[in-house]
Amino acid sequence: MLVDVPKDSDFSIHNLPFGVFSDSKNNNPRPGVAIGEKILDLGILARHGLFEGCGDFSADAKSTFEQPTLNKFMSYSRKEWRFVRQQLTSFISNDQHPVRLDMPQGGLEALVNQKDSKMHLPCTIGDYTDFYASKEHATNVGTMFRGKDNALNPNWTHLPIGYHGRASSIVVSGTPIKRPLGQRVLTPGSPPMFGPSTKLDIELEMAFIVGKGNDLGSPIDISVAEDYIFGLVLMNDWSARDIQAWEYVPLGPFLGKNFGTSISPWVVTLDALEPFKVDLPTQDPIPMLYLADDKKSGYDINLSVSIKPQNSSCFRTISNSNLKYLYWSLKQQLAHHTIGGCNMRPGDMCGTGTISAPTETGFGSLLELTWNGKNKILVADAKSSSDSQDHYGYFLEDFDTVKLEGYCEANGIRVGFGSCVGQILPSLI
Ligand SMILES: O=C(O)/C=C/C(=O)CC(=O)CC(=O)O
Ligand SMILES: [Ca+2]
Ligand SMILES: [Mg+2]
Repeated sequence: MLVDVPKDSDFSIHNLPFGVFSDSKNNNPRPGVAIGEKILDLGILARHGLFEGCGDFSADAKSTFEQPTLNKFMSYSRKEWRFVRQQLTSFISNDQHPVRLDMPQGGLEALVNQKDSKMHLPCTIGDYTDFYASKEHATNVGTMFRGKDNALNPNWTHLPIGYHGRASSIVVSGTPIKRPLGQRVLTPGSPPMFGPSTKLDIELEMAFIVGKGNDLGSPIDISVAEDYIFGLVLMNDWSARDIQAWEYVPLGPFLGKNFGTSISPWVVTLDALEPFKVDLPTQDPIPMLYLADDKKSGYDINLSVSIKPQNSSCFRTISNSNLKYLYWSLKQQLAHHTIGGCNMRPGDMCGTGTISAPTETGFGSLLELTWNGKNKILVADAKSSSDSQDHYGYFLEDFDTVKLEGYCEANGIRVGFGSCVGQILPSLI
């Protein structure tokens, strides 16, 4: 059987990301793997014996892939994650266009069209943490709020700063986001007023999803931290800057960031990302021993943000960044998170923090792109808008749709994340 994988597909045979989908033939959410414009139904493949020969996992594969989430599969180790990917590659030919699938007997029913499917959250996310690991972002935000000389707090270069986020409001790409209500100060020095956020923003982030967990009191050593990370997704940490600015002292983000966090549906494994590893930025001072990481612990992942206002016919790119700019590695974030003994569980998620590039064309939030509402940015030009004039903006307007995209490319190999999309709906009042 031949499957045409478009040359620019994010889901090449080198990727094989895991997700949870349903379709009109079977509306039960179930695990699958994306290939080109198709999905391989892992439950059906397990029933056809594709995952035999991997110890205890083989006997458990059918029930693992009959679950409505990937948590059970994530709770296995990297050995089993690798085994499943290897089994899939063994029946997918190496000629890229089109790809030949040597389906097991009766396995054709395992092939589903992505366009006929609905994607769900890949796992139950029990806990969610968001880091602040981009030096460029932290410096920009610090400069705006504390001035150039005090931009970075003294702790920033010693440890990956983070806050505990809200897991219940994490949603899969495509879910609309309602503009939040809350307290905010509309003019500096005046009392707070209640109403819809007037500074609704995006944050361009990636997030890693924990696979195997650790026991309470047993930190994850940085040298084995990769074995605990199942994979990565794109993440938009929607942020109400006006609510955040009023509430955040002294305990940090709360309602300004808990009304919705969007993620892309396909989890790209660290194995698929291995060819795209690059050096981390120079870390000065040298991190403490429990944070000492290999230099080559960054990833070259191209990231972009685009916006489509209500009257526009197409998306306009407003930022191009890259995960390689991140100062603290994913491993350092996980080692730090657990060093005091905190236990991580399969499906827990950690956002990287906003990923800003060194130049302003790659800033990861409207807060930075507009320098806190001082400079308008072009969000739709006259050609693409029914308003027949250029449309500039500061923060998000009702019915704006935001799309994050990410991909790696090297030596003719492309591994992508698809997209993370969300549309802003008006507030309740
Ligand atoms: O208080 C500040 O300086 C900023 C806090 C944040 O924006 C928190 C956050 O979401 C971090 C990030 O995305 O990098
Ligand atoms: Ca964030
Ligand atoms: Mg959020």
